[in-house]
Amino acid sequence: MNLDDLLAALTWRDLVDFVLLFTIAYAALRLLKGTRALPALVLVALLAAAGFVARELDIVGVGVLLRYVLEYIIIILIVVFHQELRRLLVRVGQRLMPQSRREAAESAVETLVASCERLVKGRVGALLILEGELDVLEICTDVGKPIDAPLRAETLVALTVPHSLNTAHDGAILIRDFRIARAGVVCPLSTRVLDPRFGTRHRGAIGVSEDSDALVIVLSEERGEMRVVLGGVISESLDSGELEERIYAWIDRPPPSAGERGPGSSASRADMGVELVDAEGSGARAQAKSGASASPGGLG
Ligand SMILES: Nc1ncnc2c1ncn2[C@@H]1O[C@H](COP(=O)(O)OP(=O)(O)OP(=O)(O)O)[C@@H](O)[C@H]1O
Repeated sequence: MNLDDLLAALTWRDLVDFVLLFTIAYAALRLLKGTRALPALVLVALLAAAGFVARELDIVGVGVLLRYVLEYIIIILIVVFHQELRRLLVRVGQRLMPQSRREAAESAVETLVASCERLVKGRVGALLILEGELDVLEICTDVGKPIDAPLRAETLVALTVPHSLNTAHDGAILIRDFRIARAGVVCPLSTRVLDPRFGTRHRGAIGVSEDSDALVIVLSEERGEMRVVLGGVISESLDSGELEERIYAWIDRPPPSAGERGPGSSASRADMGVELVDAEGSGARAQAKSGASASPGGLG
């Protein structure tokens, strides 16, 4: 059959079929971009293609083997990537219902700001990681303990108050899809030269944000200050209104462009009011967009 015959045999159903398959594959790849599930999906696609070729060429043994491998691999992938699948479904739901996403975001921001105010007033230090598109656990030294609870001020306070019986208070709290996902997460420490006012909590906040697109809220126990860190840049001390603004700016950031990995793009950093200017050989200099100075996360 030549190309002309093939085109002549095409019906409108084939076209609809092709367009739908293409759209589904494109949407799935966009949603999985930057997650650890994508390489696994590519592997499955390659195995499926190899199985198809083996069957077409009548290579029976390999064809049967690949069929069995694929059957089991799909079950294994569902178990291994159940978190990613859950997030994928949540995101699809949020994209289909922007209004419900907005309401969830507003309620989450209100809870976060109220919790931070309470903690700072009580001089309780905390590190809250708001996960973006990239899986921060891949870069954390210790993934902590699973919590999987709704975002509530009472829960956040209970998890952060230092007490010998509260084993989760040491480390960071991971907030994923507006839920408390984990506690006791240990962030990678930034290796940059930092202002001596900042100890390991702030170093961890900067470290985790250097290699992810997460927004990190850091509450200082010592000074009772609230700051945010994005793309390795730590803000100045914020009041509640400013904290709220920064979180909204981060939530409303544009999606990362193709191939972009790691810290929030310059666009998203600018959106939250902080931009990063590389200084010659001396790390980075941070400035608040509004003119207020951001603390130099990487200044030596
Ligand atoms: N890498 C890390 N990841 C997550 N949490 C951390 C990390 N390092 C330290 N912490 C948390 O920070 C707490 C206090 O650390 P430290 O006093 O050195 O930080 P700091 O930056 O000076 O903060 P603060 O101003 O609140 O004292 C630790 O008890 C621990 O709960």
